[in-house]
Amino acid sequence: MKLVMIELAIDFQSEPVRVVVTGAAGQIAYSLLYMVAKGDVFGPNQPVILHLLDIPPMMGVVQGVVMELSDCALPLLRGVVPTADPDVAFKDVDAAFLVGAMPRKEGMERKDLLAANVGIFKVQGQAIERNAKRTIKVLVVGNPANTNALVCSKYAPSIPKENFTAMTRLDQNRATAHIAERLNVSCADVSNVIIWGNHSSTQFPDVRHANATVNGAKVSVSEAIKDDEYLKTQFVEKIQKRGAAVIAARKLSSAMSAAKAASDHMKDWWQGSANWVSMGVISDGSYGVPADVVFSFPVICSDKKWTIVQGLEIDEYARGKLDITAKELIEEREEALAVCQDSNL
Ligand SMILES: NC(=O)c1ccc[n+]([C@@H]2O[C@H](COP(=O)([O-])OP(=O)(O)OC[C@H]3O[C@@H](n4cnc5c(N)ncnc54)[C@H](O)[C@@H]3O)[C@@H](O)[C@H]2O)c1
Ligand SMILES: O=C(O)C[C@H](O)C(=O)O
Repeated sequence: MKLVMIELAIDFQSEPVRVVVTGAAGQIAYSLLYMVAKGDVFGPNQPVILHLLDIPPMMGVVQGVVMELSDCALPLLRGVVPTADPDVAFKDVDAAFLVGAMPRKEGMERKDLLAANVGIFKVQGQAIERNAKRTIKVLVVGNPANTNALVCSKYAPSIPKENFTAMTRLDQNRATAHIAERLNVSCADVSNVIIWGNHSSTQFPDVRHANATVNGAKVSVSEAIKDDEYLKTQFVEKIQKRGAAVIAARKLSSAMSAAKAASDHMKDWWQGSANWVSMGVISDGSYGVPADVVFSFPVICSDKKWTIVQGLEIDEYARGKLDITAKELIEEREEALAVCQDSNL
């Protein structure tokens, strides 16, 4: 008992980590800030200082969020820095959730947001380059997330490209929950579901290597579901279109589930992942994916680093799916870089 008390006392003396959340007045941030401030992401004994970035007209709303964070009386929250200045927001930060961007409306594809949002990630990449710790871990949530992460990294050339990631964890969580519901088991009983490629309707949700524990026995998902045709068609489409289905129902894009996914992604990166998780990361050419795109791969995280899971079989069906989503990412990259060069931001 005495030993535990000493250990806790040491942990509470840890230096706070500085964490920036952009789009701090928006709907995803409203759920995410609470998760970060109460210890879900960086650990139950790790103090945090939150930097909240939004645009000048939203500073009144941000003040309200600051009041509510204070009123939560969270022991790990050691400071809040609300600002509309990217140089202040990114000063000495250890981790960044880049959420602030326009969400799509019904009938739009996420890439339709490219022209409106890509400039935000250019400016924030430049601010990261000037101000952040070289070890900063960046998670891009704002859409189109993969291409925004690539742009952000290009404008922060002194920071390793591996430190910029895009969120496909929401797709992974959706796919995992869907399989768990179908098998009538807990989400915790389903592992190694993979999302390949872009966070878009070309993504490839892949359960060919996934496992489930059913009635106490670990089996492959395809063995448990016994309907490969369904897993290759309806299931894939359902996950690809889930974001649009939420928008059609809520008239707003997903927020609670997006915040939970952002928390899961950064937690696994920071603290290590037990199983494979999917993250949009800079392609090194693995699985025949072209380099210089941010592509979602299965990864394992440890020591605050991700490593792409190697050696998985890519059959003809999977090859076709990977190639479609890679092609879209190349097209997005070309369009985004042209927008950045044209803009005077
Ligand atoms: N990758 C994913 O899985 C995923 C999931 C859900 C939503 N999203 C995306 O996340 C983004 C945010 O969604 P939301 O629902 O929170 O939107 P929202 O409209 O509720 O909030 C966005 C916030 O960003 C702010 N903002 C705009 N420009 C900014 C800038 N330059 N700097 C800082 N803040 C800025 C806005 O003022 C607003 O407060 C959207 O692009 C949405 O499509 C991604
Ligand atoms: O679908 C959207 O535009 C929002 C988000 O990317 C989602 O997947 O829910």
